[in-house]
Amino acid sequence: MPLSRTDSCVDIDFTLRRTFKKANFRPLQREVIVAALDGDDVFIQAATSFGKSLCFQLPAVIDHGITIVISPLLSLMTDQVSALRAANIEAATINSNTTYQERQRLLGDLETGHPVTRLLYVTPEQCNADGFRKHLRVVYEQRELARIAVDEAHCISEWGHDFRPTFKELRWFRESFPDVPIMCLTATATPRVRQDVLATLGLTEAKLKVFTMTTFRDNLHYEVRFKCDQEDHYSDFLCWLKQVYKRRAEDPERRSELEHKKERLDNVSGIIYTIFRQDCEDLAARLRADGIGARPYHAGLRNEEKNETLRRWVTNEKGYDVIVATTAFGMGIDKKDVRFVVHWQIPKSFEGFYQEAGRAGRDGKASICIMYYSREDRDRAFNRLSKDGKAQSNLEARIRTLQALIAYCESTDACRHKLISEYFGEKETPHCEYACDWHKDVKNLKRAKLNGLESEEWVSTQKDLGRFDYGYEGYD
Ligand SMILES: Nc1ncnc2c1ncn2[C@@H]1O[C@H](COP(=O)(O)OP(=O)(O)OP(=O)(O)O)[C@@H](O)[C@H]1O
Repeated sequence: MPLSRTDSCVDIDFTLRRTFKKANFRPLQREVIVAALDGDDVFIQAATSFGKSLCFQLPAVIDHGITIVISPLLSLMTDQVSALRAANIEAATINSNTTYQERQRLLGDLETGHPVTRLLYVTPEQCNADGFRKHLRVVYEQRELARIAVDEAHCISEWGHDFRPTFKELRWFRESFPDVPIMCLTATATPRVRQDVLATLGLTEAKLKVFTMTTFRDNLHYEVRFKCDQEDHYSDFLCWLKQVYKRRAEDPERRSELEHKKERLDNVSGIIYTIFRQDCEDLAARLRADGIGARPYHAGLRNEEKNETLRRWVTNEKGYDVIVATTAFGMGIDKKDVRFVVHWQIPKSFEGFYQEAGRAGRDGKASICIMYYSREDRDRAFNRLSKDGKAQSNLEARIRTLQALIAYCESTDACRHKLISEYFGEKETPHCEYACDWHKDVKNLKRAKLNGLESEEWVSTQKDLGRFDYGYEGYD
């Protein structure tokens, strides 16, 4: 039984200002929200930091009933729930960290059939539990199930970089509650992934509105720096960072502006992504020894230590300027002034790269995304893939995305923004204003590649001789 829908656009603007404290909608947010309130299914693909969450949060506040938000990311759920509660919205989460009492309270709320909770964030695993499904049926029968929002919807598709089998089971929602609208959100879906997500969830054209926005972020400057095993690229990075500090200090206008705002000259927030935990520790220690406020962050650290590091980094404390992290870091973190994201080695997928790089410049100000690329790291990435048990279920897709990322790194013939938008199936070429290494100096780019990368022949000889190790343990 569908809910009765509100069609008042006045409500939308009022709620945006009063509850969410935002002055205006960003382009297309209004259209998405109106489609949701009209009861349509919605697929929304938009760049990192576009403001996708508002597209289900605002309808959840206006609509009658409860919105179930499905997300694979615990930190994202916790962050969003805290922000919503701070805005006096009844939001909660049930996940593996929820206490027994809180879980019972929330299930009891559902059992009434008329929950006071407006947004309930859960994992896909939770949605597969019989008990939870039974509670949702009660809510549905009372016509109080307003909407299902599936965040990171690319996880549904075996063609996605982050396929999670439990997401496939979400088809249960359409089968059980055919008239409850579903909203899918992602920043990273190729056309193939999009089709797969829609088909898996059972969303058909009749009631579906698809919003695909460009992946282009004009304030991000993309750059690939070439390296090889023979040389340590640490000094290249350190030199670059020190130059950044120097420029801030030497520009009198900038200096007085920073002093006025009581900002440190060396407070340039950044993230460096590495593959292994040990690399995080070593690199952070090395940077600290060189006077940079760097801290490691990976899944092997105690929760208290991770939370402390995160808190201090978010509040720009001295000594916490640069986070050296594995991919465990950054999901759901909405720090606006991250000025650089560096990939110390090639990551495992194009989408992962785009998403991680996208944590830079969420305030819209110029920020830089640097990828250090070597052919030895490329081969190691393939090797890890072949040994990764989890990757086997969609190995072909994972190989393709890694190949695409390699092509991006090796390319010296096109704008980086163009390469990214093409990967995601966009037809229009983004208007890059010298915001990539190719646009800035193509000759230099070609020269750097020639000088920086080892030849294929050398790499394969070294590989045959077993000269570079293929370490695998200690991810994340
Ligand atoms: N209309 C708006 N006006 C001002 N700020 C907004 C607006 N909509 C969203 N924001 C802010 O933009 C930031 C990013 O929003 P959100 O986290 O929803 O992005 P996202 O699209 O989910 O990005 P990602 O895929 O990177 O997680 C948040 O701080 C949010 O409060």
